Amino acid sequence: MAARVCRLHHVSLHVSNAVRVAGALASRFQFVAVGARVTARSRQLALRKGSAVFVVNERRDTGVTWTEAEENGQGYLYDVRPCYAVDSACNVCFEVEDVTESCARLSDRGCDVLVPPTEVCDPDGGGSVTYSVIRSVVGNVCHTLLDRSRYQDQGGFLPGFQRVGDGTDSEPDSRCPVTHFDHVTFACPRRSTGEVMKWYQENFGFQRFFIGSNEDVDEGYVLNQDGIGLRLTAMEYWKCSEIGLSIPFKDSQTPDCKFVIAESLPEKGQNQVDTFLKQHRGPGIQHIGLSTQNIVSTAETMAQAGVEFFTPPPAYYTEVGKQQEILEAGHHPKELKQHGILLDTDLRNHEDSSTMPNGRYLLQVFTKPIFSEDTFFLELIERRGGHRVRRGEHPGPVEVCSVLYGERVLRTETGLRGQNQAD
Ligand SMILES: O=C(O)C(=O)Cc1ccc(O)cc1
Repeated sequence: MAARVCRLHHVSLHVSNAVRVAGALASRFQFVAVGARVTARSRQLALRKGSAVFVVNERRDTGVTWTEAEENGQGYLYDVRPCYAVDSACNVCFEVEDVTESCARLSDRGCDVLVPPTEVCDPDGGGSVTYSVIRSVVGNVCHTLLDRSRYQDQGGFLPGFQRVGDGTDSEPDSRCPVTHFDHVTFACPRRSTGEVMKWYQENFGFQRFFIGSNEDVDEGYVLNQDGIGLRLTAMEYWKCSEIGLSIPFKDSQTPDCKFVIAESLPEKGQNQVDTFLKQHRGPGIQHIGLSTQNIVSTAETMAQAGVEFFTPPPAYYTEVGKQQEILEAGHHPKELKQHGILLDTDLRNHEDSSTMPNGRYLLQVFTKPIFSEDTFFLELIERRGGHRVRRGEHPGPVEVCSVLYGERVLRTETGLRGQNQAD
């Protein structure tokens, strides 16, 4: 039986300079520092924006040798020391109802338990949390499982972290309304998607999420043209009710952060997934989508603060079909162009591509890599028009290619559909 994931709690980055990376998240991406834990061995800094939380971890080189216990978990609270050669986003922490039971189930299923269930008490009497750490099937990725139902959060992070600031990151930030993590994308080697899907389905109960209406069950969503060769396969899970973790109110459950598996297709030349695998020295988390309620003002604010975004070729915004789509969606091509924002409508579900079918579309813009290697980056994403959707209804990550893979790619939805059918 799978362990039931309730929601994503935070994502951990392991870096050589935590102050620099946390500083960039704060000053450029407008995250707010909420907690810190500094010991002789490690520095751990937690930053939040909406419900999106990053923990930036650094092994401190203070000449102190780590004991085996520290290497295996105690050195980093809520995590393990990943022993990785380059900076990496490598732990997605999930809240679960019962860490001990989840861990036992996963262990029975043959998963590697890196940290057994461990309780951390709040010295200030706020209760306690329990966590354990499991190794994922993807590269250096781990999952911390966390039960914080016995912890009275006073606006800080988790027990063991000092509160930073006054915890008032909840103030609405109208210029930069990032609300949560939208998706986590893994870069994986060719033909490994099946194994990764299976692992998450069997161990965490994830379900397949179809990106496009014409997506093949086995092949995934294939982008195979003009030098782009990408296979995307997405998975989702259902978030527990906000009212109480253990209440299985189906109607009140909503999909939480999605997971996308990206692999490159053979003979298409080096693309971003290949670059990631090489520079990261193996599979892992390639990017994370931050959901915003206003991508234009978020991108503008972040750009002014120093975030660098990829920009598509200028012709993207003047191509007749795309220009019309942008206008129909109520945006200005000039404004989207200014920030490198892409528009992806849901047209491929409809025969008549001259109209916006159901008003559902997404806007996205990608940052340049945030570590010194060409590896991990962030994405801003704004979903418009209706709820997050089920099979075949999701506006897929299509336009991404023109930004990420070169100047030539300006194709129509029809072209994409034809291409997919040809596959
Ligand atoms: O569009 C998205 O957000 C995706 O997750 C798809 C994707 C996958 C791999 C890339 O190198 C770029 C984009």
